[in-house]
Amino acid sequence: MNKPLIAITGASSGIGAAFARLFSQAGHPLLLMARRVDQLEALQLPNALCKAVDVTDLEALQSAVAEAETQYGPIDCLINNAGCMLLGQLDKQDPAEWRRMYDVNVLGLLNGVNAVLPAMRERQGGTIMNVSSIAGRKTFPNHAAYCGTKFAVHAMGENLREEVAADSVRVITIAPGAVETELLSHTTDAEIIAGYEAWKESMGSVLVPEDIARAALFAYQQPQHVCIRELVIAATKQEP
Ligand SMILES: NC(=O)C1=CN([C@@H]2O[C@H](COP(=O)(O)OP(=O)(O)OC[C@H]3O[C@@H](n4cnc5c(N)ncnc54)[C@H](OP(=O)(O)O)[C@@H]3O)[C@@H](O)[C@H]2O)C=CC1
Ligand SMILES: O=CCS(=O)(=O)O
Repeated sequence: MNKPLIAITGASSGIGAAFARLFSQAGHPLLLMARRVDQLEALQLPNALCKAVDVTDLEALQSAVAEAETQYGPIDCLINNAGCMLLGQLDKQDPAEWRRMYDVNVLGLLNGVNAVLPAMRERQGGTIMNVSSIAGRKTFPNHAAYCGTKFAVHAMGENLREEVAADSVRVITIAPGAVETELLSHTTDAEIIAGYEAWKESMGSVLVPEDIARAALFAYQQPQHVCIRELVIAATKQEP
């Protein structure tokens, strides 16, 4: 096997599962992580180590990375994709929902960086792709807490990119618009879900996970001296 190892968090559904399928088709061994390990295994991808990892648990992440690297060699690319979206109005929403989003979308992503970055700097190469959102560049109704997490992903990624550029480590931010996945099902407010569904229907159709995976593979496959810093990808009919 001569293609390097790719690690993906949140690979059990949606965009993460599409990353797993496409990078596998491109011949890479994979470290697939999520809490629902049965769904990782159900992808039935070759040369894929499937580990039950909650990204808020740094030790679990580090241990999965160590096991995968023993089996397949150094991780060349980590895709920090795990995330959740609990839309709500700040005066009504249960604060536990904000905490969960910040724990997973912000601290979980930092845990991923911590688990792979020292070795990438040592090796003078590697790629970290952080999945943010178009909600990390602009605001949307009922998105205040979620937007906060995704603006943080943009800010942390750009700051990190500057810090590790001299070590030839690429940091890429991927910012999708609406994509058809399980993401909306995390939201608990039925009225907000209905409004979001109506917005998607008004566009005819939104993106599918494979649209994001193709763009990510394109960015990864550039030569190491080329860093596509940010990709913002939305349905042509998405106005905001
Ligand atoms: N769909 C969309 O419209 C957009 C999505 N995004 C972003 O894309 C990313 C993927 O979301 P998407 O595919 O849409 O949604 P899904 O709900 O389909 O996927 C979310 C993934 O994150 C994983 N996950 C959630 N919490 C944790 C955790 N604590 N530890 C480990 N894994 C976790 C889930 O796995 P499990 O439950 O098995 O742990 C699942 O694999 C997210 O960061 C999201 O914010 C950005 C813009 C648009
Ligand atoms: O990240 C989610 C997509 S949207 O709600 O910001 O369009």
